Amino acid sequence: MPDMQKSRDTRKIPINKVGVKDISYPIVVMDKNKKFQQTVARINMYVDLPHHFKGTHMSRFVEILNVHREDIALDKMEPILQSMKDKLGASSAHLEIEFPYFIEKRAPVSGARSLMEYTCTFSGSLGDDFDFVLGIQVPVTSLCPCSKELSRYGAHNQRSHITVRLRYTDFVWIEDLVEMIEECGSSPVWSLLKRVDEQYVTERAYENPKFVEDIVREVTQKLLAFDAVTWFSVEAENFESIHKHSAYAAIERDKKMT
Ligand SMILES: Nc1nc2c(ncn2[C@@H]2O[C@H](COP(=O)(O)OP(=O)(O)OP(=O)(O)O)[C@@H](O)[C@H]2O)c(=O)[nH]1
Repeated sequence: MPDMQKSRDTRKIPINKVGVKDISYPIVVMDKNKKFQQTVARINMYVDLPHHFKGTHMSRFVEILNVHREDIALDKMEPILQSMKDKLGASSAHLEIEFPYFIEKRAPVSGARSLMEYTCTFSGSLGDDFDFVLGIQVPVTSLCPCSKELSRYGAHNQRSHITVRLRYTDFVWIEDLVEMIEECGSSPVWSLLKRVDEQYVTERAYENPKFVEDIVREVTQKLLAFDAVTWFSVEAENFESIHKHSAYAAIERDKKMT
């Protein structure tokens, strides 16, 4: 059978990343309360390709996933990346895993239990060294300080997404990060709220107004104080209820440089 991928390319252009994108796959993630949590991820797998090869071998990415079936956990990132490098003859490999992670929360007054979904990402790369970035997106409520100051009644408020990406040394629980990040909005959000809870979150947000700038600065203060974190980026997007567009702010810090 002819193997087009192996044939020579003469354009002398190496490729940084080539591979498969958006594979839906079951994974297992460590859960602080239940030990493990099964979820379904969207996975991207890429390697570099030297200039003289026409194509990479796409089927091998999926073969590697199959070998690690039900074992695609955080501590397997580096071995998976290593087998991508080995099986594809590459000098660098990249593995991006995005998945919904569920945390049981209790409503603030009634204590009603419900599951909240947080979108998380594991992004690993292996060239000469292994690099890993954990990403987490936390929805909160934000209430505008300016609107509160100006208005005789109420203040505009909306759902905001806080997205944090970090490099760290020790183990970090997603649950602890979520709790820390949620404190930086005007109020956390819950999947299930009874009337007593709704009253509480409405008043809590009103007493705790935040600009998008306040949100990224408060998350930054907390991450600067978190010793295990060596690098981070934080973004906040407020889906404004008085505009069709969002308010946005971002901060990136490399603690080794500060
Ligand atoms: N490189 C490359 N392959 C593609 C692309 N689109 C589809 N493919 C297909 O990926 C399939 C698998 O390719 P390989 O992994 O090289 O398959 P193989 O040669 O049987 O597997 P090995 O023996 O492990 O190399 C082929 O049928 C290709 O046609 C593309 O854009 N680039």
